[in-house]
This record gives sequence, C-alpha cells and structure tokens, in this order.
Amino acid sequence: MSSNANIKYILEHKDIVESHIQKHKATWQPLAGDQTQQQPEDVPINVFIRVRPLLQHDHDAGSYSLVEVQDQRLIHVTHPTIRWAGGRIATKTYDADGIYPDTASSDDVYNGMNITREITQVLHEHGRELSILAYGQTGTGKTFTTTAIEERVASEAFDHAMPDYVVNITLSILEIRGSASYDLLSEPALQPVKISAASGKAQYQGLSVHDVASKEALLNLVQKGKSLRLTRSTSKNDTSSRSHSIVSIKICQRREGFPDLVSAINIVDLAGSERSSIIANNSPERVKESIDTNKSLAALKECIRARLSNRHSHIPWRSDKLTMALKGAFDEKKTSNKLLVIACISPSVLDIEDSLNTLKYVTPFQLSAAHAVDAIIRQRDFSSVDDPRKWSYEKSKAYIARNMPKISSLTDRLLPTPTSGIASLFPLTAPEFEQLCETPAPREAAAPDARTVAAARAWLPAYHKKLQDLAAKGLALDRARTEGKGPGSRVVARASAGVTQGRATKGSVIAALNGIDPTANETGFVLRLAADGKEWDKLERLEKANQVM
Ligand SMILES: Nc1ncnc2c1ncn2[C@@H]1O[C@H](COP(=O)(O)OP(=O)(O)OP(=O)(O)O)[C@@H](O)[C@H]1O
Repeated sequence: MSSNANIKYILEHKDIVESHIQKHKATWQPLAGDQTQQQPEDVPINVFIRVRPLLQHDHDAGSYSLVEVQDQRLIHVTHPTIRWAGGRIATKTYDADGIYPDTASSDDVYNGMNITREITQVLHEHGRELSILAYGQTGTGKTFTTTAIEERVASEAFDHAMPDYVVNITLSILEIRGSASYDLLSEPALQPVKISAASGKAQYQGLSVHDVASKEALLNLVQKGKSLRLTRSTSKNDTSSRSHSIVSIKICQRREGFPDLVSAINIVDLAGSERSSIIANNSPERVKESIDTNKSLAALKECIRARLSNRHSHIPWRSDKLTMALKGAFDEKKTSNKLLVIACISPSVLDIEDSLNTLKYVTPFQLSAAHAVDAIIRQRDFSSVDDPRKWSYEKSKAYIARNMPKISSLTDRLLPTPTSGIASLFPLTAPEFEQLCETPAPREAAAPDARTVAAARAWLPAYHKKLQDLAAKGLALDRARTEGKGPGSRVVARASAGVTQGRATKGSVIAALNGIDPTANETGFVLRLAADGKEWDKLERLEKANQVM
C-alpha cells in the first residue's frame, strides 16, 4: 500500500492507534536508577534526541503524535502499517543519552547535553575540539536547535575562558552544498572554498577567518553568515536549509610563561535528510542536491561507525567534503575530542517513516554496552505474578490462539504435552517474544447488522465503477503488452467479466489488483476504506448471501 494511502488510513483511525499507544504505555519498564544517569564523559560520542511539537501544518492535516518520551533515556515510536493482509501496529523503543520531548525548552536541551561542561573542558585543554551536530529530516528543528546552541556557546566561549589568559576568538562559517563549498562570511558574499585533504587534515583554500571581540560580535556574524545559506521551500518547511553549515569557533588563549591553548568548537546544522520517494517528485536540480546531501550523510555515518568500532578500522574521512571538515570528530588519535549528535524528529503521523529513519541512523552511534534498551531487556525478568513461564497449558494455549495467530498452527509443537506452558517458547529472546505478542488478534466474526448492509449498499456502485475502470485499464495494458496472449490477460479478463456481469468477488478483485494495474495499491486502499477497514469479511458474507449484489 502506498505511503500516502497508509497515512490517510492512520489519520482516520486515530482511536485505534491511540488505544494501542495506551496499551503499550502500560508495559513500559522503568530503567534502574543507575541506567537513568548520563553516559560517562569519556566516550567520544553522545547521542541526543529532540522531538519538535506538532506544527500548524500537522494540525491542519488532522495529524497527531506517534511519539512518547518515557524519560530522559527512552523514547517510544508507534508505527502503524496497513497491508492487504491486514493492519499492524508496532511500537519501537529507542534510547539515547538524553531525550527531550516537545515541551522541552532549548535551555533544557542545552543543559541536558552538558554543553557547558564540554566547553569548559575544550577551553582548558590544548588541541581539544568539540563538534555539535544536528541531524534530521527537513523541518524537524535542526536550525531552531542549533541557533539556540550558538547563542549560548557564543557567551560561554568568552565566559569560561581561562582566568589570566588573553583570549582571541575567531570565526569562520563554511557552507557545503552538494559537491560545492562556499564561504558564508566572505566579501563579496559566497566565495567558493576549495577543501582538500593533506597532511592528515582538511585544508581550506578561500575560507575567511574573522576575529570576534565579544559575544555580540560573534552572534552578529553568525546570523549574517547563516542568512546567506541556500534555502528552498519544501513540503515540510517553507525555508528549508538545503546545505550543511559549519560554524567554526577557534579559541586561542595566551599567557606569558605558559604554552598557548588552542581549541575549537564546531556547530553543524546539517541539510535535512530526505527519502527517495520525496526526492523523486522534484526538479532535476533538487534531485541532485538531495542525492548529494544523502551521500554526504551516508559518508558521515560511515566515519562515525568506524570511529566507534573497536577494531581500529580505517576511517574514510576523505570521502566527502563534510567528513573532511569534521575530521577532528573522528580522529582516533585525539581521544579527548568530542562529538555531540542531536537528532531532531517530528512526532507527526505525516513524518513517521522519516522519524524512524532518523532514529535508526543515530542510535547505533552509542556505545552498545551502555544502551538503555539493552539494559532493560537484560534486567527484565518474568517473575511478576503474570509470569508467562508459570502459565498453565490451557492458559498458554488460549494466549497463543488469541494473540499470536501467525504461530498458532505451531501450538502443538510449542506446547507438546499438557504439562508444557508458554515457557516452551523460550529460548525466544524477550524482544522476539514481544514481537510475536504484538501480532494483532484475528478479527472476530459478527453477524452483519442493518447499518453495515446500508453502508455496503451505499458504496457498492463506486466499488463497481472502480473495478470496471481497473479491469478496463488492466486489459488495455495487457493487450498492448502481449496482444492478448499473455497469461496475465486471462486473469484480467476473468476479473473484468466478473465486474461487468456484476459478479465481482473478493477473489476477482484481488486478482485484478495484484500486479496487473499500476494503481492497484491505491485502488485496493479505496476499497478497504469503503469497507471501513474492518468490514471486509462481513461484506463477503453479505455478498455470498446475495444481500447486496
Ligand atoms: N522545539 C521547537 N519548538 C517550537 N517550534 C519548533 C521547534 N523545532 C522546530 N520548530 C519550528 O519548526 C519549523 C522548522 O524548524 P527548522 O527550520 O529549525 O527545521 P530544520 O530541521 O532546520 O529544517 P530544514 O532541514 O528544512 O532546514 C520552524 O518553523 C521552527 O520554528
């Protein structure tokens, strides 16, 4: 089923989805006290997640939130999907070093990310580099978040400098647009910058460096430079930044008789990631831009992964301009350098695929030993009163039949003797067990009532019309392709005959929908909707009883 059709269905069935979310909430397991703590300081990367509020365009579309923040380490994202075979609602849990719900202020985020602590360390150690990187789909709050971070970093870079040292701060802002790079502070504006890799680091040709004497001067320049970033209107954001911007603040501290302390802070507002299905509907220029963006985000991921692996893997930082510019963040030799990644996500139904993609991208950047989700699975014991391992044979069998229809045919193998309980399911891992439990129960048969019959009668003409169009289109397509001799033509002809003679059955509809007509998914969705999603079986019985045909 197409993604739009899926979303439409989810929007229209908010009650079902919200009831699933409530049920899932009842199963939340709190983290043990020590697991709620921030990760230790001495890891090279920390990952944070910020959820933006629903925006006006979400409300206008009737959207709602599928994201629940449990606490500062755990977030749950519900993902309903609709297929011909039925709907499925699953909730996935992710963890991070800090998670900020839509109610969190930018100060909450800044404090939670411990940026003040990191800046103090940067200012006290020669050669240390801090990189703060905002990642996420377009329109999720990366610029909103990095702008607030820049404001506070601008003050703290001055405020937390070493006492008795003379402080000299410089600023440069680089913009990377696909394969080209520009100086956002040059005069005249937007001069190209050549980035190359030499002597183990990025070299810039044409990037201007500006002295800043105060917090205000620094912020003015940042605002001026970032206002020149390439923006376009996208479906999610009227002023979407279509480039990566890297604000680099270098701090040089001098004191007579002491070695100089030179350190750096990079604040990176990445271009929004986009899914290929969205990219495909755009102009060739936009398509290329998005492909370049996605390529550089993929290169970034490779470098971060390589940095985290314990195998001293080769770090492919030369593979892209972005990774060259952020080399310090992956430099294994500079163990005190730190990368803070903040993933920005939207809670809206409209964006759920992208939000999941963002979480899938960033959460592996944590060191797995400290993963809170792993910890929960480890700590979970099934010793509560309702411990499934202690269920009787009957209770276990009934549970499988009710909640796990996909494996109910295996019940005899799972529960081979009357003394076996659901514990026979183990050694399924806890997540596998949960996954199975999430499979929706089969629909219950109920006699069609008068309202159902009336509803079915009301939509039936539209249903027939749709099928006729579909069959005609399918036939034409097939004729053109096979001159009426291909195997598909017989299926279409049968479906078509069924339709035109008013004998459409569920089988002929599915035959017509499956693989013959390019719009089959959408049409299938219309039919499902017309049948109110749950009414298909009832309808079939009505058809059989000739009540509506
Ligand atoms: N936490 C938040 N609270 C209130 N509004 C927010 C929040 N996060 C984002 N917004 C609003 O959402 C819109 C999009 O935010 P922003 O431009 O920062 O997104 P972005 O991720 O940088 O997008 P792009 O990648 O397209 O540039 C803006 O109108 C912004 O004000």
